[in-house]
Amino acid sequence: MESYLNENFGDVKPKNSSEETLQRWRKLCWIVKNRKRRFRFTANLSKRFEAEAIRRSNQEKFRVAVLVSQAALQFINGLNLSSDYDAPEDVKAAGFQICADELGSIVEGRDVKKLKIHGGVENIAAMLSTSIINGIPTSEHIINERKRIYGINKFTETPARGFWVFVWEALQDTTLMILAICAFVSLAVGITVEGWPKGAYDGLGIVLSILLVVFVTATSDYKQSLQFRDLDKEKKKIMVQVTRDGLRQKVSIFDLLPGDLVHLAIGDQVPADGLFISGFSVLINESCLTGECEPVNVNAANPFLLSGTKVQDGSCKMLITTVGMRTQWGKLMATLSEGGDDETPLQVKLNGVATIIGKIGLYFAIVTFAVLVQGLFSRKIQEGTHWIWSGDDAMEMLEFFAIAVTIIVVAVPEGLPLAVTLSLAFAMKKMMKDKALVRHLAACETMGSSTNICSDKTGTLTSNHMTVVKTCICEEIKEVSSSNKSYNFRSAVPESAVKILLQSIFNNTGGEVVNSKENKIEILGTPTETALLEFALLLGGDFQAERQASTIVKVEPFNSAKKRMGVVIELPEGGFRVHSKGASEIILAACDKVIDSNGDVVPLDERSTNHLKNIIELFASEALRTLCLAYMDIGTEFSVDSALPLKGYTCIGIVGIKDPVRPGVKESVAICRSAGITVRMVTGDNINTAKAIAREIGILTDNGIAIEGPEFREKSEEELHELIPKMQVMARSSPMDKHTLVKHLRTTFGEVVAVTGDGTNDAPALHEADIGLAMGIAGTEVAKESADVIILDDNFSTIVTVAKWGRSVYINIQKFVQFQLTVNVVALIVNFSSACLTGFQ
Ligand SMILES: Nc1ncnc2c1ncn2[C@@H]1O[C@H](COP(=O)(O)OP(=O)(O)OP(=O)(O)O)[C@@H](O)[C@H]1O
Ligand SMILES: [Ca+2]
Repeated sequence: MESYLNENFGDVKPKNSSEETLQRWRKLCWIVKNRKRRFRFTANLSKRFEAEAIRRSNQEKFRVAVLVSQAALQFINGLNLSSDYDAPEDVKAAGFQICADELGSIVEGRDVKKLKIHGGVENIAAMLSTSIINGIPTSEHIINERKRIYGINKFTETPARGFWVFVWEALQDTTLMILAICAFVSLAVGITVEGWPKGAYDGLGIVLSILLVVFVTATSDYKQSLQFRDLDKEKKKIMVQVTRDGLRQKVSIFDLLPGDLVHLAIGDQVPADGLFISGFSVLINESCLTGECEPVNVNAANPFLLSGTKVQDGSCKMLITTVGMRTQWGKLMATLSEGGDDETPLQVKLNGVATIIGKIGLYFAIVTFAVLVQGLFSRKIQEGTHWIWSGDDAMEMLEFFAIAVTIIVVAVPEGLPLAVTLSLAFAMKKMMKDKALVRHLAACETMGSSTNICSDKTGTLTSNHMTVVKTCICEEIKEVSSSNKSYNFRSAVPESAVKILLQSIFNNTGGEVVNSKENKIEILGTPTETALLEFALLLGGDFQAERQASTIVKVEPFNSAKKRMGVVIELPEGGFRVHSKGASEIILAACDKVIDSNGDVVPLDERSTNHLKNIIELFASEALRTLCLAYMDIGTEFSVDSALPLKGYTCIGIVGIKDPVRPGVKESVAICRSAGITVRMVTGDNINTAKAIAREIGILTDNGIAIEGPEFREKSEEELHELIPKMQVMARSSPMDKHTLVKHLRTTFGEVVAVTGDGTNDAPALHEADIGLAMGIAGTEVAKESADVIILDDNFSTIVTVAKWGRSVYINIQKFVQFQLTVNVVALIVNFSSACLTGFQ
């Protein structure tokens, strides 16, 4: 049986199985009493086909639109275009100058010409009565008008199916239908031959059992469907940063309206169709909409942002123009709204078992029927009445038939595959309570057998509450704490150095200091950025003033591959300056000057280089994340298209950021170890920082190895084979290193690997892993989408809980299979032998 299963049902993987495989195995399960029920909660393959077709047509449509636009652009350049567009009356009455269809056609058609006719992004914002600085006003009346004219950002979903639909579906079961016919005939014949009520007993018995089966089935299916709906809703909860009334706030994507200003950063999903206002190095991945992997550059020349696409790099501000079902994404989502999941390997195997037993049952049923009929015949031949057939004989034949059908009913374990779904769904619900959102059913199953966890450090093992605790500015180490007031710090550091430090922190940042709704100062951005901004505010810096003093001309946002970010600013006194910050070794290596204790810029000699390197090491060994800040004046010539210089910087200083270990992580790591799960740390941070933390929580042991990404990359296959089992920490890793490690663990070592991650850079590893775990709070949309489970509280301990539930699912299913098979086999034997015995009388 095992080999048969492996041969026919073995190639369905927990993740990323091909459509063909899925289709093939579904065809293999031909003994299916009720198809709808057996394949409930599994993906609707034909819907996926439809979605794929939409994607292909999108790709073609967008390609044509771009070509047409380009051609048109050449044509219109230089021409003075005037608009003869006039908005419908109701739109005008509501205070807007453009209707939803017109907006849709601009963005979706990538119609540069129309955009130009309407006076560009700014004018469109005005027509939508919004401002590209302050966003829409939030008075209730205006919001409601907006909703009325342009619709809301929700997709039509198939309405929830009621209980009676499930009853109807449960009734459409081949065997139940045959039984129903039997019941009917039995009732009719019984009552005519034996009269009411004696003749009706048999028939009523059958009817009763049919009803019982139908209602039990329908109830459990109905409850499941409600649960899946709830989970689905949970999955779709996404918040985005918008500016309304001049204030930054977080808004659910469902509440977005045309005219809203949305701030997007790397890893975000574009929440609705719209236009680019401002931003830098924006690369958009449109593959979910078009299937095309190559990312597109979005900028003022190509300002179209389409709903559902992902920000692969950079950050920007966008103006929402089209929402909900008017977008292509809305149409795609509506197609897939009743998607369901791929089958899990266990489900597939159990379907296989069910099919085999079904075949055996069918065989037995036929034999039983044959034996019984033969018995009747031989009896009649003995009596010599084989030419005379009475109603009684027909009744007897019918009874034989019912027995045969009963054998199929008891023998085919239709509940078996469904039991997997039910117990997985149960585990899913429990996990949800424990702060783990399971995106794919199969994940619960896989997590139970995982033997390795590759965890990132920041946010998972540590608390992600970062604060600058130590600095080394002007070659002097200083402790920072909120009680240690700014003048204390500032008195010890030359004013010129503080000035440039503040300029660097406030300009060279992915974060922002904004006024929130309650008119409080709020710091936005990643925890690292927030820590730096907080530090600068503590020093008495003023974000807005600093931003107004100089103009930012170019930004190279942070990403994990480069491990640095940079900006070019135009100074108030003229000339350009580059600010760069990032992983301290990398930035320090790019410096050849340093600000000394007098505030003067001096060349970086060997002594000071070593001094700074020691400081980095010192900070790192105290488990601090270190960042180096540097700047460079580049004269008066700078073009936006040229890249930032890589070398020749002046080091401003080094900051040490504390990110304490999460409580309970140490215990969880110990639990994993005792359960036979190896935990590894894969981080982008400095090796010494990583080692210090790994040691603290018990990941790094005395004979374990810690290695840096660049070194790991150089290793040959054999060396890796030696190294990987002992490797416990990988620091300064690039996204690809993580992916390579996971791949090796899975293929060479045959391990079942769970990977945690939060950034866009983790997506490849999350996808490659047997089970990807993304962080719910710190995680980007891209990471979440590639993951199988979302850890809602970002806590490593929750991962252990997931593993526990995974294991219990396995045990539950095992027990159920044992029980079910025993019941089936016994029922089969009893039914068959009793039938034969009575038949041979
Ligand atoms: N916003 C930023 N600007 C400049 N440099 C940064 C920024 N954020 C992090 N860094 C630097 O880049 C390094 C690596 O960051 P990366 O994002 O790759 O790792 P991480 O995801 O934070 O760590 P982990 O993998 O443990 O979660 C950090 O150690 C830090 O020195
Ligand atoms: Ca990370």
